[in-house]
Amino acid sequence: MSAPSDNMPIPAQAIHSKPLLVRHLPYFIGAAILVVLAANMNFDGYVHNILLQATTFAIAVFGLSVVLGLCGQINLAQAAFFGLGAYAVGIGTTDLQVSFWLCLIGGCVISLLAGALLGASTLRLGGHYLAMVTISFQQIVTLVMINAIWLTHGPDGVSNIRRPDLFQSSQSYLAFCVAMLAIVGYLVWHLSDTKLGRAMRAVRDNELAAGVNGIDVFRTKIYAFALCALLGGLAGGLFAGGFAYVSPDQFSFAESIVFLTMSLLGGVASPIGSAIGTGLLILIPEWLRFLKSVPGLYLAIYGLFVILIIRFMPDGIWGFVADAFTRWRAKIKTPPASAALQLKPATVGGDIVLEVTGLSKYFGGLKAVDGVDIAVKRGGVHALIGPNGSGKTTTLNVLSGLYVATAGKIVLDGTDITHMPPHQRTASGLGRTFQNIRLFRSMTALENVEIGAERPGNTMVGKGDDALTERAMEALTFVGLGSRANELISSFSYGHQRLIEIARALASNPTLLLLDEPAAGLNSTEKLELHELLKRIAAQGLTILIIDHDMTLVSEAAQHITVLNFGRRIADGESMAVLRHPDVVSAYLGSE
Ligand SMILES: Nc1ncnc2c1ncn2[C@@H]1O[C@H](COP(=O)(O)OP(=O)(O)OP(=O)(O)O)[C@@H](O)[C@H]1O
Repeated sequence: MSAPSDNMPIPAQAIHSKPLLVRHLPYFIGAAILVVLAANMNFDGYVHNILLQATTFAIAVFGLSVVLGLCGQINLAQAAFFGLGAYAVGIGTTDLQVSFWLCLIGGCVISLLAGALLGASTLRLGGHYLAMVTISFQQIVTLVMINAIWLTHGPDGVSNIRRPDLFQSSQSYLAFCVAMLAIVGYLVWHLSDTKLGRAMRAVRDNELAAGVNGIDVFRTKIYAFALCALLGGLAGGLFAGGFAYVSPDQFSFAESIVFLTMSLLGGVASPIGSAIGTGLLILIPEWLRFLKSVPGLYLAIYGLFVILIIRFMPDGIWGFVADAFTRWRAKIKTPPASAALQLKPATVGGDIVLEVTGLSKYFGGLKAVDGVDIAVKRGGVHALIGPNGSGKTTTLNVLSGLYVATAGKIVLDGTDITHMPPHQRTASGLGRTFQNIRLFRSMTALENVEIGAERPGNTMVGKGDDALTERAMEALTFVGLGSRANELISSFSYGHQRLIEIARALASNPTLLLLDEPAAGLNSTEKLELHELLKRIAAQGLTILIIDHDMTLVSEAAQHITVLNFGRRIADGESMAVLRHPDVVSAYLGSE
């Protein structure tokens, strides 16, 4: 766990010195060239249709890149949202004679609302329940398309769908769709670097850690779901205008699976991957057309191709490339320099930072925590100890809001946080680490710590991404890992991962830091270094509540100790006196 040597760093302000649009100029130039090509090249009808399909499908797949790639939530109903947008344009421009633009916007709004409502009612479920609900939604939408003949024209579908006057020719309409693809692609690509995008990635990697780092997990999921549905609706509307005909079979469950395969194949975490996957799945059948004379061969080769890619590139084609690029960049890119970390814990309340009274947590008949009182003094290190299973971690989980207290009251710096969800407790000034390290594994060390720095109410961070990066770099340098800021979490040893978790909590400038067994799994040298780190943190006046089994660490670091046994408090007071207390000795050694 020794600190790596710092190589010549560059000032943090230099990293994002150019405005965003200037930095991304090559993208816009490339996109403009594609739009001009689409507008001017004379494709035959067949090629034109393939390009139009790929362009509109890719926008729908970008939606999956947001919900599944960024936020980790499954959506097996993207074809339904695609269909809602398509039918809005179809019915609107034919039966209702409304302008294409209004219909397109209407379709987006309908999809967005449907996505938000579906998300709000189901996203607390997660996992396979969420998958089942989205499948049901998909089936319902398909059934409505087929059976609500008065509205949708049933299985016959809607024909003669109009395009906007501005893009009447198929050439100009394709160019318009390519432009939309470029704009949406840029927004989705850039989303992962925004506050919302970082929150989504954190939720995807570790919901519990996201919550205790100040992220409203449920709301973040709903945003992701609604955004995905919106892009589905937009794509569907463009599709309907392009092909002038829609029918229920174009928006079936099978199409949702095609969208999902496209995103997984190309790499769901990035819109580039989505575009690659969409292009490949539309083009491969065309490339393999010559095999169609041999029955079954075409499908076998097509299936084998998909299986091989998923088997050898589980993160998709672009995921594979991006991972290699991140590792290479971590080697060559010098992390920015940083100032010394300042901790300025809030001092709203009095001498007692954390006041816990009568705290209980029962799991059925098991009283894991039973009427515990704890008073943590400002500016000190307070240890919570006890034999295995005595209720220490459960106490910390109740304090940070991961478990709802059965009874009792928790006051943090004068604020009653007993009934707050985890992210609000974090916003109130609670920071924590976990017994089993909970880092965001797909991110670099710096990105992990930036999430901590982004805590609502963190007065130590200025405005903008540069300020966030600076604060995160300060915290990483404080724990000795500044020079490895750009490396992925998987390249760090267990001990270093613990330090990154501590850095993430410190970057948030908490009022109270909860450390759950920080020495677990560390060797003796690493434990000594951890002890030094705790001293440096405490020296800045940050209050710490620590759980650990290492009595040397506890007795040296903590001034005050509370001891639990079978969920009850058996001793509390000045460290040395508590460790000599006969009840504590017998709890640890067993009575004769
Ligand atoms: N989610 C849960 N559901 C049911 N029982 C639980 C749950 N979490 C903890 N327990 C039980 O509560 C009791 C206290 O567990 P806890 O993990 O808080 O103890 P601990 O003091 O932190 O132990 P250790 O030092 O081994 O980590 C144990 O009997 C444990 O099995």
